[in-house]
Amino acid sequence: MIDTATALQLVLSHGTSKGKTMEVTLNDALGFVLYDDVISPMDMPPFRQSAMDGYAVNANGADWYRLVGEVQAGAAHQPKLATGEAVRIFTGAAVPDSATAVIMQEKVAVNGQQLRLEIPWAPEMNIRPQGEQIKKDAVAMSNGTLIQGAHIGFLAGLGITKVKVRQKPSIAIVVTGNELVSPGTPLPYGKIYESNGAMLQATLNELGYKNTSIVRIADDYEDTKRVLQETISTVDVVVITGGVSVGDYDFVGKALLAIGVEQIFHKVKQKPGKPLFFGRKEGTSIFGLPGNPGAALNCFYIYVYPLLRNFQGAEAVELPSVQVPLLSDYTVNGDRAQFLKAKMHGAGVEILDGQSSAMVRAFGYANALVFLPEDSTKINKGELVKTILLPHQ
Ligand SMILES: Nc1nc2c(c(=O)[nH]1)N[C@H]1C(S)=C(S)[C@@H](COP(=O)(O)OP(=O)(O)OC[C@H]3O[C@@H](n4cnc5c(N)ncnc54)[C@H](O)[C@@H]3O)O[C@H]1N2
Ligand code: MOO
Repeated sequence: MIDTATALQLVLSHGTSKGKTMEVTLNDALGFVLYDDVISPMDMPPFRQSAMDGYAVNANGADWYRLVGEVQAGAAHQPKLATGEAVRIFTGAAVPDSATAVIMQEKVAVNGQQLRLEIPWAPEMNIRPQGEQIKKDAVAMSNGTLIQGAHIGFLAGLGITKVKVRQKPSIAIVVTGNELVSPGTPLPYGKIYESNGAMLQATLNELGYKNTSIVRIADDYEDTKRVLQETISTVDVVVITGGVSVGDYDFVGKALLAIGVEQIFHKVKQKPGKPLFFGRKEGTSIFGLPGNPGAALNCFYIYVYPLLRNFQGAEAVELPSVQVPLLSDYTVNGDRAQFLKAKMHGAGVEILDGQSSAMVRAFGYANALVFLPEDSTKINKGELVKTILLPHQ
């Protein structure tokens, strides 16, 4: 059985397919990854800009100034200030070239056209230099950036309306098992409601992957082969849940091999998610996640998520992790590496109750996964543990 690091490295080294490049409008760019560096078409700010509501002065070291006009935000005029003159100015307005400082209005006394500074002035005080944030022709945002709201705001501020990105993957979620019944219908004895499909589709949606479908297969070998073959030929990534273990009706692994999927690995020394399968066929990546919902979601975050980001050409593909002190002692059960649903608080990280791979409830309270390497035994309160940050915080 391979270890978790090897499994992830194999996923990334074999799952090298990348989305085609395309152009999207900035308004539609959320969740895409930049294909090219974006070069700034302008200085930002585009002109010397007032950072305060107050008075722009051409200072001469005196305490008194003569008020000669006003510059509103958005105004284009450039009053010429002689030494000892001042104009009323507002936050965001262009500072006249002849002004040497802006004094905030709380720090002056105004009497008719006379202005008295109540603080000493300093050159360029309260003036944002032209190009302070970014200069024209500099790289505004680099290739591989996952575009979020802040990026859209920054690029819109540079007047950019379109960006080059890579396509996102199309993804089929395949759920297997004769025991599955759709929520909303009565539940016969021995059956369970199908929940992995909805869970994975919602999680993908949350991460910006909208091009998804859910396919259902019964525990029938011929049917499993036929549906998997058809599905694999139509999407970039197939995420199967269930049927990957050793039971007599666990047909997924066998069916995948029979239809020509190259098995990269099957089984990882980890809990949850031991029976994880990963394979490739004609550019499509195929995951067989365990049917147990907690194990399926865990494997999704640790292995499927990095492959999806890699497909998009993202610079950072794994979920970020930090070293955090454990809030109470934890005794490890078994010798597999563990991913434990956890909650980070200010002072450290707490491992939650309900870690069984069949259970998904704790994921609803978790904002992190604590990773304990294989052969860990007891971890003491206060010890630093690798804590993987889930996207929802
Ligand atoms: N003899 C052994 N048995 C098992 C082993 C083993 O090594 N030897 N491994 C266990 C581990 S660990 C796991 S994890 C599971 C994985 O089994 P499968 O991936 O084959 O999944 P299923 O048996 O089909 O289902 C497991 C569990 O999950 C429920 N399930 C399945 N699909 C859904 C769905 N779409 N929505 C909700 N719940 C679902 C299913 O009813 C089962 O309860 O194997 C162990 N067995
Ligand atoms: O690997 Mo299974 O998910 O431990 O129960």
